[in-house]
Amino acid sequence: MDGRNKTEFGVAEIGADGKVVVPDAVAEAVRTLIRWAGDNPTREGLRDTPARVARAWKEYCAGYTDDPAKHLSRVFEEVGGYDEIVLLKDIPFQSHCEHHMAPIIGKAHIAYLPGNYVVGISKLARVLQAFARRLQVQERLTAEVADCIWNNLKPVGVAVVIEASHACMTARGVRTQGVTMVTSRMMGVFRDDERSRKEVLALMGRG
Ligand SMILES: Nc1nc2c(ncn2[C@@H]2O[C@H](COP(=O)(O)OP(=O)(O)OP(=O)(O)O)[C@@H](O)[C@H]2O)c(=O)[nH]1
Ligand SMILES: [Zn+2]
Repeated sequence: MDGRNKTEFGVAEIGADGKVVVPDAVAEAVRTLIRWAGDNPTREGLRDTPARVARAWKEYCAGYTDDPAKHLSRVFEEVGGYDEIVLLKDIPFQSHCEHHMAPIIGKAHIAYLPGNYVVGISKLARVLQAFARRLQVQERLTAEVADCIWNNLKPVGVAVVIEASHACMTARGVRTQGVTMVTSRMMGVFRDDERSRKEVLALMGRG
């Protein structure tokens, strides 16, 4: 753990209604933000909004309580002699940028060349979600996903490519629609061997 999930709030409590209990300080922070935005947090339509926003943020940031490595703890050793690239392509995800807390929406392509182990394929998407559901920059998200697979699965190669649009660039600020940020992290053979890198990028449709 890197300390980013260590806050004074601890583990969220669940109330009798089955919903996350929202601490007063958090609701008050949202009311302050509403006032700052120019509206009145006590008017009818906004009365329940602070609690909704607080719970929504707990959900957007559920990755802080999700250990990514845990998803790679169940591996399979016997895969019928399969020794080619395994690729999970076009995995949709949503994250939030740590600069503006605005949505980052995109898709990831995650590939690895197995060493002795393979994992259930859904686990690659679970690792992505565990890191994406935090405050992020795209570069770190890409690196964290790749490093997690590299360290836990001990494969021969890992390649992660993420393409995403940032609401902080589309909905505000420079307001450029349709721009995509592309980041990648290549490890092992995908970094060192030109042919392997070309092959994996071609499989990802980015060759
Ligand atoms: N490298 C990188 N930059 C990001 C990411 N998400 C947002 N940003 C950028 O973070 C930068 C923050 O720049 P600042 O100048 O401090 O903030 P700002 O005044 O709101 O900047 P503008 O967005 O240009 O209005 C902006 O250029 C954003 O586009 C990301 O995942 N990776
Ligand atoms: Zn941003």
